[in-house]
Amino acid sequence: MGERAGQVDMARIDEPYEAMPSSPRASETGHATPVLGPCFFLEVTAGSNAGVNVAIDDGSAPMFAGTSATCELRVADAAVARRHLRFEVSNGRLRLCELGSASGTFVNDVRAAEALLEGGETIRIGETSIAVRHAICELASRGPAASFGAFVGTSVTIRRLYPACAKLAASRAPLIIEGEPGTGKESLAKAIHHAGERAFGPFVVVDCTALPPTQLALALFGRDSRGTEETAAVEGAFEQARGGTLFIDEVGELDLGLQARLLQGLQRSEIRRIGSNAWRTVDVRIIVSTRRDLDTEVSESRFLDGLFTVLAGARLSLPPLRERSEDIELLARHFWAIHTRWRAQPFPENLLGRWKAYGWPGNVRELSSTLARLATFGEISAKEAREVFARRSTPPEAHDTLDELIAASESFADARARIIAEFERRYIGFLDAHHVGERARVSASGLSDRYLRVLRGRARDAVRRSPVC
Ligand SMILES: Nc1ncnc2c1ncn2[C@@H]1O[C@H](COP(=O)(O)OP(=O)(O)OP(=O)(O)O)[C@@H](O)[C@H]1O
Repeated sequence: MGERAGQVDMARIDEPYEAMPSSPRASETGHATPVLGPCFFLEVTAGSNAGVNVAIDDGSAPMFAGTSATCELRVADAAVARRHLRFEVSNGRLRLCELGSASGTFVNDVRAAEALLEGGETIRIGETSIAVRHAICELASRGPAASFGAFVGTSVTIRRLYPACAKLAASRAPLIIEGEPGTGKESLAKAIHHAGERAFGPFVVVDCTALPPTQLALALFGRDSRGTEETAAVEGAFEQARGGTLFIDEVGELDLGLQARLLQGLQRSEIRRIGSNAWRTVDVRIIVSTRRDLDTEVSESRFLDGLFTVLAGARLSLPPLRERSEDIELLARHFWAIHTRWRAQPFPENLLGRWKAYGWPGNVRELSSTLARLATFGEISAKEAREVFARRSTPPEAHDTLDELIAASESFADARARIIAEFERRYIGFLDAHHVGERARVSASGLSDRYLRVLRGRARDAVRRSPVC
């Protein structure tokens, strides 16, 4: 998939989608015959929501209990956290995980942060009691799908997402995709966009960590002409994405002022360009991603509750690659085919064992670049790998670095992301080496201290050892 420049080069717009030949839609790959399996019912038996009940089975996405409107089991209880508990069915048992709350969670009156339940237990959170019942029933989904559009993954956790993705593709509901960097949030957003009726519209990306706050407003909302060439009218991403999807990457980095403006736009389906009082109707589907825990951001007043509620029409969470090693081989073969341009180049089977054991801190992005390097340079020794790829403390000639980064990238967007990441890492290194104290660095760089912290976090993420050999 390529990219074309919009009027605002701060937002990215993808070309119309070309489906991959081996990419069935999840909705096309499910079993026709019902599959029976373990299923759990959770029923509130005491508290102000007594009588409410929900079901969860082995084919369901994880389910949440708490006071937030986005929880499947929602309770009105002052002693319960917004997202208090997470449930999922694993190996025939119901796994419960407390997500952090002062009041705690009690299973059969014993405090528990994590528990594997079999049915028959009573969970207490705050003043609310929940009975757990076990049954055998028809499972929601047991499809053998290996991908959802171009989004590849066959592990149980990923396949569980596909039915929800198919439903989300058919709707206009806003969506939050959560996950560590490189887990595939943008790829999944794109796959959902391409599987729905907006597929023929644009997919526009605004990365909230790639721009200083002042430019983000311009990138999102555009600007009216102020009469000079330098201040010509600019169409923002909201307008560029008309009829399609606007993907806001790292929405948690938006400052509160922009969050309020975004909320207003979403509630009214109208936006105002910077410097204009005229409202313009917008027709976009919004998907946002975040590596931050937005529940925590809301409870610590860094993210607007109202915006969170509007965005969290649905939430999907992508686990890190280290928690779904079943996906590594499939993804590795997928990237190998792409990076070798489908040439009949033998897949490096001998490295699979090492890859499965490796922790992949950079997640799927790191796996993809590892395969790209191997496809370009072949297998190399650890020493060579360090010399070629880990030349990160001594800046090599600029064109060498760019060539390497480009060669290791799958697409223009990927290449640009890598180059920006490398630039940011070096810029932070330079700033830290030449200016003592955060105030001096803020003043020298012209960046806000908040944005500097974002860049520093990204720079830390970028310094990782390559498992190419
Ligand atoms: N499941 C997947 N199937 C195919 N490609 C994937 C998948 N997950 C990630 N990728 C590839 O890995 C790279 C990083 O993915 P992506 O940009 O979607 O991650 P992200 O979570 O949005 O990252 P960030 O948080 O840094 O923005 C891209 O090249 C993408 O094509």
